[in-house]
Parts: sequence; structure tokens; C-alpha cells
Amino acid sequence: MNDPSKHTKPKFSDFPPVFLVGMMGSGKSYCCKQLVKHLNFNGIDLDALIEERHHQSIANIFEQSGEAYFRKEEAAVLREIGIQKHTIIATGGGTPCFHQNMQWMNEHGITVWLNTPVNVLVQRLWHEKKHRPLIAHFENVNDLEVFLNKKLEERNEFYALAHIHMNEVNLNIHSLLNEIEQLFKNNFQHNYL
Ligand SMILES: Nc1ncnc2c1ncn2[C@@H]1O[C@H](COP(=O)(O)OP(=O)(O)O)[C@@H](O)[C@H]1O
Ligand SMILES: O=C(O)C1=C[C@@H](OP(=O)(O)O)[C@@H](O)[C@H](O)C1
Ligand SMILES: [Mg+2]
Repeated sequence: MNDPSKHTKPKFSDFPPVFLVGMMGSGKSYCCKQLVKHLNFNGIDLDALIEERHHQSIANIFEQSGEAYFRKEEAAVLREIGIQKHTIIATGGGTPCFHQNMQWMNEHGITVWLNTPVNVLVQRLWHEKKHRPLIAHFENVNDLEVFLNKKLEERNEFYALAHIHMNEVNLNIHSLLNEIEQLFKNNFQHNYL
């Protein structure tokens, strides 16, 4: 017999965790906040949680303990929080590239790549570089752009493994939700009904 529940719109509470990935400045933290505000998801910003746990800014953790230590902490906190349903997780720009994190996220939830063009990243990041230890030292915009292009060359192969690729510059959260819903209906729902 047909099960009518299989044909209804998925309930938000059924959703596996949604991981936002992409380069610094692509809007992961921003979109996470928007989705929480407008669509009643739970939201977690991985960087903010690491800062809370360590009572230290990301910049200080990098400075005092180094990047390798930060990457270990990042992977551990990700695995701790990443199994909550109905939750959007804004990861850090480097998260997918270390400790098999991308594979782990793909196995435990829906991954979304915010694929924002470099010129937009540069505009956004130039005024916010102080808080980001990998780019804080740049003294001119061209150097920042060269660095971002190089990092993207290294990182795009990880980001590209995401289930959903979003290429809009100023992402509309409703189109994002629509993509997530479609993917959920086609691939994930059977695990949750
Ligand atoms: N879709 C968007 N529309 C307008 N501004 C955005 C958008 N996404 C990000 N921004 C702005 O760009 C900057 C960087 O965004 P952020 O969410 O911190 O990036 P990430 O977490 O990916 O590094 C912030 O000032 C944010 O307000
Ligand atoms: O790209 C990176 O390696 C990093 C990105 C940052 O997060 P955002 O992408 O939210 O800026 C933060 O995790 C840290 O500064 C390292
Ligand atoms: Mg962020």
C-alpha cells in the first residue's frame, strides 16, 4: 500500500545536518545566521564554537598553538556537533581539506559548497582580514587576490565533493533551502521516515 507520508513535503525536523563549505568570505557564517533567523533551523558556527571552548579567538589559537593544533581541534569539534539533525553548520574555509573532514561530512549530512567568485571574496575579506590569521598580514589587495586564487586551486577539489554547489554571488536563502529540500527528498528521506 502507498504510504502517504512519502509524498508530503519533508519536515524541517527530519533534516540531517547541513554543512556549509567554501572559501573564507564565501558567506558560510552569514548564510547560517540567515537560515536560523528566517527558517527556524538550529545553527552552529564551527569557528565560534572552537573559540567558545578555548576562551580564545581563532587568531590567538593560530598564534599560540599553530595551525596543526587548530586543525585537530576543528576535526574533533566537527565530529562532536555534526550528528545533530535539523542543524545548519557553518564550517571554516579549511575544514574540508584536513583529517578526512569532507568525507565525514558527506557521510553524515548534506554538504553545500558556496562557490563565490574570487573578486567578491576579495571585496568582502579586505575589510575583515584582521580576524582571519591566514590573510591578516596582507598589505595590498593584489597579494590577497593572488593568495586566494592559489588556495582555491588547492581547495576546490575538496569543495567540489559537496552534494550541492551554489554559484550565486549574493545567495538567496530560499533557493538554498529549495536545493537542500530537493536533495533530501531524492537521496536522504528514506533514512529518516
Ligand atoms: N549572501 C551575502 N550577501 C551579502 N553579504 C554577504 C553574503 N554572504 C556574506 N556576506 C558578507 O561577507 C562577509 C563574509 O561573510 P562570512 O559569512 O563571514 O564568510 P565565511 O564565514 O564564509 O568566511 C560578511 O561581512 C558578510 O556579511
Ligand atoms: O580558510 C581557512 O583556512 C580558515 C577560515 C576561517 O573561517 P571562515 O571561512 O569562516 O573565514 C577560520 O576557520 C580560520 O581562520 C581558517
Ligand atoms: Mg565563517
